[in-house]
Amino acid sequence: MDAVLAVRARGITKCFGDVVALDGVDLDVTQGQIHGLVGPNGAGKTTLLGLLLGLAVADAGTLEILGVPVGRALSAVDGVAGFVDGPGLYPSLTARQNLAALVSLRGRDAHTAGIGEVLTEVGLREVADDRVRGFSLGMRQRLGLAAALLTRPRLLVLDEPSNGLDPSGKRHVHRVLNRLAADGTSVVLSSHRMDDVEALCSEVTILATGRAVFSGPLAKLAAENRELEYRLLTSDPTAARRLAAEAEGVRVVEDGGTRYGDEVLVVRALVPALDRLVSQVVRSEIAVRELAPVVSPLEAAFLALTEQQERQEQREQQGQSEQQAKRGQQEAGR
Ligand SMILES: Nc1ncnc2c1ncn2[C@@H]1O[C@H](COP(=O)(O)OP(=O)(O)OP(=O)(O)O)[C@@H](O)[C@H]1O
Repeated sequence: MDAVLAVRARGITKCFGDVVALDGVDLDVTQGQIHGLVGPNGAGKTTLLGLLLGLAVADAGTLEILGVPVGRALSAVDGVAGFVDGPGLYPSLTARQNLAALVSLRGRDAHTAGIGEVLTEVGLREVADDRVRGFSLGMRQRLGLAAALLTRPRLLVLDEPSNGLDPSGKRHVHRVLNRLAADGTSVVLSSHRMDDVEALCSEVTILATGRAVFSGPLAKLAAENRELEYRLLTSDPTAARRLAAEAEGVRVVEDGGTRYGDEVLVVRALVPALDRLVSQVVRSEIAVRELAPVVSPLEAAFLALTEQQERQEQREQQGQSEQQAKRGQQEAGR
């Protein structure tokens, strides 16, 4: 149902000289969806967000934002707001003056929200008349969000919005984003915090060296995932351990006890094998008190990806060193 897509990107490619920052990326973001972009450093997240904000244009591919095809000229589509690489703020002005400056730059129209209203919304009302110079990173992030909210965007694009936020600031920002999404605003955000992405986003795109290696609902990622480690707390740890050791497709993680204490059993398994083990434990009249993945499916996918990338880089480095050594030998032999 393309009509409701806030973002429709197909085969987006963006290069900076020899560096391929994005390599044929597809992205669909529906109306009212909070979509997370995750990936290791240099994966292309900021580049993609910059394209959505009209700060750069793609070299190839098609991009539609809020139903508007994005051309080759640098310009933001109406109804889009946000920031990449931190919000641009004037340190010598107060929070309120910063927002007033933005309003006078853009011109007030019927859609502009009130300055006091957005400052309250992001929890900065008390410090509205303090200079931004003295603001913490988390306060600047919140002011950046307030600046984006001024235009009542239909697509909000945020690069690492939780950077520097303490737990209460984070809760506050999550509430704001959830409320916006409930009202129909689409949000695309990048984050290195998997817990944040899991708490906020219904869909996620995982980027690795410019390619989208997964895009879809978090639940699908969990279902597709490889074996995960699970912590299992039962009423009889010794018997549960014995059952786990005998169960097909289940491996007892031997250093689990070191991490969590002997009461907790850590097993590694795919979901069907885990299900069989839990059923067996319960049939043996052992109560299951707690069952949780040691790391979430998203974090596991992210870690696996990072490890894969590191192995690839090691192989490439090794290949280069071998070639250099070969060339050295050839030159010495001449
Ligand atoms: N303006 C630019 N000029 C040259 N190279 C760039 C530019 N912007 C990005 N790159 C390169 O493009 C690739 C993707 O960068 P990008 O900043 O989009 O990644 P990222 O996923 O946001 O990384 P991080 O998590 O570190 O912020 C990197 O190799 C980066 O060095």
